[in-house]
Amino acid sequence: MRLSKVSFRYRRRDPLVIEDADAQLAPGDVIELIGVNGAGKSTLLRLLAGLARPTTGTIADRPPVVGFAPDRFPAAQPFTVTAYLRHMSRVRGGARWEPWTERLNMGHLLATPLGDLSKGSAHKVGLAQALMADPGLLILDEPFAGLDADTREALPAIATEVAGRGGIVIASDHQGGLRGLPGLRHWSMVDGHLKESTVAPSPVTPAQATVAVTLPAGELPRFLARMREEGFRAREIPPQTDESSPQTRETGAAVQAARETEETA
Ligand SMILES: Nc1ncnc2c1ncn2[C@@H]1O[C@H](COP(=O)(O)OP(=O)(O)OP(=O)(O)O)[C@@H](O)[C@H]1O
Repeated sequence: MRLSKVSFRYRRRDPLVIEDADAQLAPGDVIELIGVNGAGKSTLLRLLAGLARPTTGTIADRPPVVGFAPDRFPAAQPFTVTAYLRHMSRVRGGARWEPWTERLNMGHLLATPLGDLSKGSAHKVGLAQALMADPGLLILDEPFAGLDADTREALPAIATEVAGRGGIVIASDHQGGLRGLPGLRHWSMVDGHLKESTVAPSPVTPAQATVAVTLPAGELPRFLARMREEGFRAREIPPQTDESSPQTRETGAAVQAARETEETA
């Protein structure tokens, strides 16, 4: 697959989001794409997937089967997970989705309406639909964001398998989740320009923020579980000893509003 002088703007007279991108992708490549927020990573991935057309330039020899897992899975659809995956399977000529729901630990989610899924769970549905048809080009937009630890650990192996049977895998990933894969290619978007480096650049660490949430103590386990499932670092703050403080009757929880990478508090 080849990108030749690909440029893209969303609207006439808008500035170019991507400018003169040139690249070659070969069967078996696994590529990580990094860049600061707004650098154009998602836009480039959508162009690679064929979901948007270059304003100028060309993309040639795209593999016929493309699997695309967007960063925000469109969950506002009136289906359960099973109904949605069955539908996608029919669209994809009867592709088998069951092995993927098993591998991605989704058994408990199958009867859940898409709209009721947490972000991390919705993300898994996006991954399952992208993987089910054995894509020759697998595109993952921030695949590690919000995923539970088991699935995060499974993803590099899945990428290796897709590449091992001749597929191309490209993932935008500021967490360095694919680091360690032999032969990993490193792309970065910088000011609209696509660059490739032979050594791994430092992962982009987003600014961190910490918030305190006060809630009835009985709801704490569910709240913490949900926050962790979504990939945030969350922990209980012991109640203050000051008798007059409302926190003596309720429980404070701190949520670090940054996706966790390796630790679960
Ligand atoms: N649908 C759209 N219409 C107009 N401008 C858009 C649209 N989508 C993205 N942009 C703009 O294009 C630029 C690149 O956005 P893009 O989402 O590709 O960046 P990104 O690197 O994926 O960012 P992030 O890491 O925050 O997801 C940004 O300035 C963004 O505001």
